[in-house]
Amino acid sequence: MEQFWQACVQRLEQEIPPQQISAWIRPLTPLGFNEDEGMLRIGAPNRFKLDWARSNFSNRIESIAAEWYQRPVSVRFELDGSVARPAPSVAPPPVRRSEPVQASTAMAPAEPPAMPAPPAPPNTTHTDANIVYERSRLNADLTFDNFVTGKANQLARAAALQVAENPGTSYNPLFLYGGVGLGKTHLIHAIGNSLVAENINSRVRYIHAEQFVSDVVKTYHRKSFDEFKRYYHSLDLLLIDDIQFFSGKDGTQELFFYAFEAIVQQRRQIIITSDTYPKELTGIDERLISRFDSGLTLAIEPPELEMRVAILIRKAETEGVPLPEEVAFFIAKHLRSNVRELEGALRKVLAYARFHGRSITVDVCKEALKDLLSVSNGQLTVENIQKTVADFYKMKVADMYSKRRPANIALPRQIAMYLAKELTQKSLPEIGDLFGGRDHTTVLHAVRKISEARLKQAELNHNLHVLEQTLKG
Ligand SMILES: Nc1ncnc2c1ncn2[C@@H]1O[C@H](COP(=O)(O)OP(=O)(O)OP(=O)(O)O)[C@@H](O)[C@H]1O
Repeated sequence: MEQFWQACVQRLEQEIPPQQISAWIRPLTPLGFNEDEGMLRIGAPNRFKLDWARSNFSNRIESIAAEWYQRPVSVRFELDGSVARPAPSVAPPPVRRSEPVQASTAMAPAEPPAMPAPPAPPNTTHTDANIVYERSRLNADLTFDNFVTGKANQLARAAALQVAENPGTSYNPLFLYGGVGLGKTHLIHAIGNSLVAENINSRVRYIHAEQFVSDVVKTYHRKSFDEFKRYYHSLDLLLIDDIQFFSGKDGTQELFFYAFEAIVQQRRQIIITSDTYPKELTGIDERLISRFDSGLTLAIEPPELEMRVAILIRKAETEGVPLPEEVAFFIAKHLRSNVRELEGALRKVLAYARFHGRSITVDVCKEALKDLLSVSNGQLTVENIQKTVADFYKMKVADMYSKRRPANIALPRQIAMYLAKELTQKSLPEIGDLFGGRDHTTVLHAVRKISEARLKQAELNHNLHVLEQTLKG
């Protein structure tokens, strides 16, 4: 057991930053391995570390153990005997959803976070963990450990890890952008969770931009500017999601600007997500846009096939269900646009199989996803067309919905609109919406222009063939 544990720690050292090893792995102790049950018992010095280790490292430790013992292994974390005390069963920290919290329940400046956090007692308790999650609004389930990496997000993840290790000093702000359901929110929660794991007293706050707007409205209403300032200006890490919601909200932008300046000047960290890159944001003050651009801006792209498969297998594993590879491939091949869509499809398949008492096969999958697959008509989505055309013409996916009009962007965008009309069931207005809210006449113009041009231009026609083949798979 000791030998296994040493080998396991060595493996983890190659994968996890040193700070995380000393904060989370070193305090764990191997307690025993039950041969009959294939159960590995690991001790943690307190409940906070126990919860953390369980939600962040159990999968990884289980797979290292399975390799070592040459059999499936499950890990059980227990309070280490030396500090154990009678306690109720361990529930995971409360799950904070990424959606904005209702305005009426979450007026940040009026809440305890405005006060400096008390120092943590030597043995941090489960209640402390609860308080941390309450006040930071972090979702403890969204971690680096369960964030699957692929080409589409590797840069963003690397930057996020870097920022988690050196907040306030590496990239400030870190600005992550990309389409819906691609993991932006997940990644910024992972940074927050990692910081809190490092230091339970860190003042971290996750907030959706809409919620921030509502905080500002209340601040104006109550004239509680000092309180607002005391809270936001003193955060160690501010995670602000979907900043495009600030568009046209001048009062919000003004207060945010001062908070931004204060946090960055004190070398604390700001992380922002958006559906597009800074220069493309509309209705946002120029000085804010230039601030957003002054750190590091990175895109998260739609996941490629292998990554989609890995995500499905991983998500099924967390549900405790082994997903046959051919089923994962089937789903991944047919649903290509984003991770949220994949999760939804997987949930459907698992529920369908459970309900009908059947094992998970490609046939079951076809039945369970019948509606989804027929709606997507050959499984092509506009998002997928946008991504494929953007890759082909080496431009940013975000420019598919942007207002920019240089020819090297406008033509591929028109090509994508044309393909969307040709290859999906979407109407012109629907396609317009998916291209950044454009009018249906713009789409019609693009469709006509490209149909005519391909008859006359051999190169364009060839490129369209290549794109059509790629998309139809
Ligand atoms: N690389 C990934 N590995 C594992 N899960 C992922 C990954 N990317 C996204 N997810 C999951 O997909 C779902 C959607 O992700 P998330 O909410 O972070 O997307 P988003 O980019 O913030 O989208 P939106 O702009 O709509 O808020 C979440 O459940 C998230 O955990």
